[in-house]
Amino acid sequence: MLSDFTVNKPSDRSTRLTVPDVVECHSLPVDSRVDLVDALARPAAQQPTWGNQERAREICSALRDAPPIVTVAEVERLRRRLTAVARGRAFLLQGGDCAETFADSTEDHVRGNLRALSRMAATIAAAGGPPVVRLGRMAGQYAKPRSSETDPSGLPAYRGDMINSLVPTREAREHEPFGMIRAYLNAAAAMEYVREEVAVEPMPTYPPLRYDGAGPAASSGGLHDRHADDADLNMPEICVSHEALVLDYESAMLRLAGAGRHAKLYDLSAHFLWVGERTRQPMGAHLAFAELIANPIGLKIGPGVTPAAAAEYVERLDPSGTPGRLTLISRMGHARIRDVLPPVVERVAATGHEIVWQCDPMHGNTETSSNGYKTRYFEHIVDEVEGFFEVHRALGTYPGGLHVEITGEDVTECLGGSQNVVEADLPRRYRTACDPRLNYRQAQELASVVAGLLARETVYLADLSSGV
Ligand SMILES: O=C[C@H](O)[C@H](O)COP(=O)(O)O
Ligand SMILES: C=C(OP(=O)(O)O)C(=O)O
Repeated sequence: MLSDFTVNKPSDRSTRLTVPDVVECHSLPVDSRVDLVDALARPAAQQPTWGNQERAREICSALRDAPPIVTVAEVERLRRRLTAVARGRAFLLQGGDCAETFADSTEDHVRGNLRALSRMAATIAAAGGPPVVRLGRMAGQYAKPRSSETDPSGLPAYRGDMINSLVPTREAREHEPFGMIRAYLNAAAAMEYVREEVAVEPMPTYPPLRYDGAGPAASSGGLHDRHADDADLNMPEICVSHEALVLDYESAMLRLAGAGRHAKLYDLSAHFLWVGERTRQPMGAHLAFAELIANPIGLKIGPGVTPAAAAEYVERLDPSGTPGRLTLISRMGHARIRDVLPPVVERVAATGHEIVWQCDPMHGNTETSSNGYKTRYFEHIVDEVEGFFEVHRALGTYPGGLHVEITGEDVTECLGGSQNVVEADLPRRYRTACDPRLNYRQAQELASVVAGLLARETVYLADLSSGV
């Protein structure tokens, strides 16, 4: 029972759970059990080292019996929407905090982020773009991979509220398994709130914002090839996603659905899970875990990925050729995308798999300001998005999505945009727990840029299909 747990002081033991600890209690069929044991036995990067392993074991056991955060029916609806995205009939907009915190697990904050995302979607749709599939980076984004084990003061790095605390003391930075319970409860509450909000305000129709004169292009209405099975696109629903990072937590959220040969394993901590740039080692546990689950999944690919490696990921993560099963999230950096992405896209296209191509223009464009803040320039973010569209236009592939770190608040974390946030503004409202997010205004300006690019894209795709 979840209510049995309270925060404990960590003991001196320090390791992640053993494979039998994790797999035990799952009443899985033999095949799935063997696969899960094999996946979790592989080396896993970026894992917590729980101070109190006995407690971590008890917590995972309780989570295995807890109600899931999302339902299989919701996951399957998202999968069908992503089929439409993979086939160029919809656009995937994914966004939210870099790192959600328990302190910000408030009605105001979740509503603000939801509205920022929905308004971006409305800006794109209202400008004649395709239907937009909204996917929150929320209700579970509580764990972070880090570049360094320690922060600049020498303390263990903050790894997200699921693992430790931002408070800069050695004790607060211990890895505390109770964070998994808090993450579960906060995610469940946020997900419930998302469902209620969407029911109340299905699809806000805000007028599009204009940015620097590069406003949305004229409507190309009627150009989309709408299929009967795209019906799910019109259903007001926002699904949620996070990085599948902490394998103790993610494997505790596995649930088996269906019977016999049709049984499938879902990770019901979120609708969509992704594997990060730092944990995509081909022989590693994260990739093997992603292979096992039936959810639609994402994979971050940075500038170090080779075309052959990208094709291999696609064959492994989409073995049955299910359109939309896999989203490749490129995060190359604005200066490199035009060189690095084309051979990757060409090689993947040659596999024939119908994947979603999504652009994360945030993670390849992080830098440190002269006054010491981790930041990103809005113009670099825009440039990477433009490069992404250029590459796909040149190759005849569909630039299907955008993945961004945003908030509904008026923070000063990224530089530039029409508010002209400058370095001296950064200390004023720098609130992120990890990476800098676009504020509400910057997010809408980016949506306006994307709307303009997409409107041209849909005309282009229509020209292709009509043989013009
Ligand atoms: O969000 C992504 C990563 O967790 C983040 O960029 C890592 O940041 P760091 O390089 O400061 O550890
Ligand atoms: C860690 C993240 O990104 P990446 O794996 O691309 O660095 C993230 O999106 O939170």
